[in-house]
Parts: sequence; C-alpha cells; structure tokens
Amino acid sequence: MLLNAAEVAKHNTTSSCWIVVHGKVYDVTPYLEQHPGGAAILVKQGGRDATPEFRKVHSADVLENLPQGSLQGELDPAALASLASAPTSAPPSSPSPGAGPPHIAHCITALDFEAVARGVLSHNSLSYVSSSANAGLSLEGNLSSWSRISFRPRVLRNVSSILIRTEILGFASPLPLYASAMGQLGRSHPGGEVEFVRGLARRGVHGLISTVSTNSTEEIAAAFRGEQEKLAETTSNGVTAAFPPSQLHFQLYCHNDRAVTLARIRRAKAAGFRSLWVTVDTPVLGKRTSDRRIQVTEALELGLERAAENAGFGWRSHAPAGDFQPALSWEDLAWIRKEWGEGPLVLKGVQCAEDVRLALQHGCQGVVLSNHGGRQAHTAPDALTTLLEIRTYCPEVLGKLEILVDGGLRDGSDVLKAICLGATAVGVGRPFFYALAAYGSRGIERCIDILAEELASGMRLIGIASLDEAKPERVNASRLFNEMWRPERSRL
Ligand code: HEM
Ligand SMILES: Cc1cc2nc3c(=O)[nH]c(=O)nc-3n(C[C@H](O)[C@H](O)[C@H](O)COP(=O)(O)O)c2cc1C
Repeated sequence: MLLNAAEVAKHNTTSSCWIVVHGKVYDVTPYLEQHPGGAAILVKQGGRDATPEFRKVHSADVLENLPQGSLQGELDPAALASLASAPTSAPPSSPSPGAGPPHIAHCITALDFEAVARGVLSHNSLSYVSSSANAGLSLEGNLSSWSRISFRPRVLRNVSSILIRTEILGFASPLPLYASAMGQLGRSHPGGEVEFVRGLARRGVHGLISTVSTNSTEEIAAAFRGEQEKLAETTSNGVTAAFPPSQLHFQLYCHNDRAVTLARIRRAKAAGFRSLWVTVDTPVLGKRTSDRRIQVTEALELGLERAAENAGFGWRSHAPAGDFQPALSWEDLAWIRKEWGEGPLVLKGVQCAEDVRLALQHGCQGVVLSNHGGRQAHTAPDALTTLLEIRTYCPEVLGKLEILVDGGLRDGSDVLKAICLGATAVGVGRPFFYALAAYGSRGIERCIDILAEELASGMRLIGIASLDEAKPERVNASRLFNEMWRPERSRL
C-alpha cells in the first residue's frame, strides 16, 4: 500500500508510533518497550523518515527483529522530504562556527583525533565510543597499564635499517598492529565501515569487522576489495606497492538462535573474510553507564517514566533481545569450528591463563587478550597483565597459539612492549573511531602513519633492528608483575 505524508505524520506518539526506514513505513508501537536502544529514540522519530538516524546505528538486517505485521506499506517517494528525520541529539558543536575540523596535519599523536572528534560527534555518539563499564575502572586500568612497563634500551646497535613487517594469523602485515572491531561505525562517519576499510586497505593494515556493523558484511568486503584493486592499478603504473594487501577478519557475536549465528558465519565466509574471531567476553552487555544516562534523559523528556526507570538498569538485562548468548560454552566451539571450516578461529576477550590453555586444547589458532576496551567486566585485567600471567603459568602455549592483545594503546612505541612479552600484534579501537569521525578514511591513514612512525622510531631508540629482537629483556615489567594474580598469594 502507498501511504502519504499526512497519514504517516499523524502517528507520532507512544500510543501510535510509525517510522519510515528506507522508504517503508513501520508501526513500531508494539516494539517500543522492547527496543534495546530505548523507546524514546523511536518516539522522537515517530511520524518521520528515520532513515538517516537509523543508518548511523543499524544495518537493514535489524528490521527482521520487528514483530510480524509491523510493515504498513511504502511511503509515497514524493513525500519523503516533508518527513525529515529528527536528530537524536544536539547538533555537533564546532570549535568556531563554520570553521570545521582543524587541518589534519595538527594530528601528531593518536590522542589528537579524540580532541577533534569531540567537536564533530553528536553527544550520543561520543558517549557510545568513549563510554566504559560501570565506574570506568577497567578502561582506566587499560590506559595506565602501558605506562607501567618501561623499556630497557640498548645502545650502539646499528639501527640504520629496521624490519617491522610481520604476519598475523599467517597473513602478511606491514606492522604488528590491526584495527579492532567496533560496532556501529555509522555513528562515527556517514560512510560507516565502508569508509573505514578504505583507509585500512590504503595502508595495508588488517581490520576486524564487527557483527553489529552499520554496513552489510558484503558491502564492507566489496569496498575493501575495490580499494585494493584501485591500489593495484596504481602500482602497476610504475609505483611499487609499499606493502602486500591486507585482510579483513570477522568478529562474531553468537546470537541465542543458532540459525542467526550460522547465517552470520556463512555470510562472512562467502564474503571472503579470512578468519573468525568469536567474542567471548560478552555473555551479556556490560553496564554502559553513560549510554544509560542518555536513555533515561530522553525517556523522561518524553514523559516515559517507566521506560526511564528501566533504562537505568539497561534494557537488555530486563528483556534479553537474543543479541548475545549467555549460554555459550566451550562445547559450542566445535560447532562453530565445523561451520566456519578452513581458516583460523580466534577467541576475543580471553582474560586469564587457564582460558588460554583451554583455547589451545579446543583447536583455536589465536586468542585476543582483551577486556573489550573496558566496556564489559568491572575491574577486568588489562591485556598486558594477562600476558604476564600466561608467561608465568602456561608458557607452553607461546608459539603454539597467536597471542593478540588490545585495550588502551595510544602510542605506537608501546606495541613493542607487547611484542617483547610474546604477543603477535596489538589491536587498536577508539583512536580509529575518532580519526574516522574527524577526517574519514584519511584520518584512518594518518592515525596508522602516526602509530607506525612511533613504532619504528621506538625500535631504533631501544636498539632493535627487527621484531625478532623484541625479547622480554628489553622491558622492565616489574611493576605490573608485582600486581599479577598469584595463586599462592590469593589463597586467603
Ligand atoms: C525500527 C526498527 C528498529 C529495530 C528493529 C531496532 C532494533 C535494535 C536492536 C536489535 C538493537 C540492539 C543492538 C543491535 O542489534 O544493533 C538496537 C539498538 C539500538 N538502536 Fe535500534 N532498532 C530500530 C530503529 C532504531 C532507530 C530509528 C534508531 C535511531 C534513531 C535506533 C537506535 C538504536 C540505538 C542508539 C541502539 C543502542 C545501541 C547500543 O548501545 O549498542 N534504532 N536496535
Ligand atoms: C565504540 C566501540 C565499539 C566496539 N564494538 C565491539 C564489537 O562490536 N565487538 C567486539 O568484539 N568488540 C568491540 N569493541 C571492543 C574493541 O574491539 C576493542 O577490544 C577495544 O576497543 C580496544 O580498546 P581501545 O578502544 O582502548 O583501543 C568496541 C569498542 C568500542 C570502543
């Protein structure tokens, strides 16, 4: 049925809320209380074209969550403009009106992108990326952990030429660093993951793509390949490629319906993703305090008192939407491995030595020591401390399993600390979200260049010419080591 603007516009209240997404009109009234993003955000879009706001957060797949019968019909295309979407929060504030972000050359450290992004991102998107779990202690721990290991430089070692290339899961990488999974990159930049992977492809850096991306799995893979092909054309015109092509890997959240999980795995495989990284630190969503504050405020503004009170406790804990799978256990890995088939399987979010040993026993090729950027468990261990725990209590896994680490890395030289302690590579999250928000894919390239230059000069300054020389002796990890879990001390 073709609906006109006047008819749709009438349905803008909690008792009848219609929204338009991609030209189709949905009655979301029965879904308001179930929407994991809160009822208020939908009511604000009531009677309007929600497409621009929807695209920042969701891929079209999410519409399958709506109850049967939600689709009311199509909107008359001529009516679209008159139903413009409502912004989810105050418009972005710029440093000075009309000035836009400062020249990208001002970004000299990875942290500089955050300062620029603060002037570009909406309040809600800034909360999404910067927020952490509970009172923020896990994030603080991640950020400070890198400074609690210092280098032990050697001098007079001839570091005129250095070798920084490596392999991640058997695939060539220009440096021991990759972009970690971040959901909803549409909140960072209108081009979302597509814009993100273009920057990665241009620098030959590997990327881990989130299950909850705003672009479809296929669109992301196609954009990445397209950029690589453009690059290959340029290089065949006489310019030598500075690095071999990089790869995309798929981050899997297991849904509580196996059929949904299976479809995710199959699509990633068919789209050419090279390895599957199952996130295991998220049986439920962590307490994202600042996101909850926003939902509470928005609900109260609309007089939705019950929704506001619930939002303070996190919707998912009250109405599990099936997005995550709290029942997931080690036994499920055999099934995931079978469905994924050939190609590396990695567990992302491992946080103690016992589980690294189990990952090896269950046939995984890698683990990511990670606490999800401090967004899941309260006072979770930082990756470096877990790495020390592995060196102490199960050193036999080193060399049999790739150990990747992430959380809080903001300086490229720090990558060396993880490599010295036995890691293969370090994942980076938030700095790339901010760089993308501030400058699109050029920001991604610049952020990589900054981290790579810090890493290369760091190698020279501590007197190593290749990553093979990055050994435990080059770091003093005593301070972190002192705080590491020890069974003999913990027996109370
Ligand atoms: C009408 C159809 C919609 C459906 C079926 C839907 C469904 C969902 C689902 C299943 C989630 C959980 C996370 C995920 O799977 O991505 C979610 C989260 C969310 N949604 Fe929607 N949504 C819809 C529309 C919208 C619109 C129009 C907006 C914005 C204006 C929006 C904003 C959000 C936000 C902010 C979150 C929270 C994300 C987070 O904190 O992780 N949604 N939605
Ligand atoms: C905005 C944001 C979204 C994220 N989304 C996901 C996700 O969808 N899946 C996942 O496994 N990890 C996700 N993470 C965690 C990152 O993959 C990574 O573990 C973490 O960000 C590393 O810490 P850093 O941001 O301090 O570099 C997200 C992190 C952020 C900041």
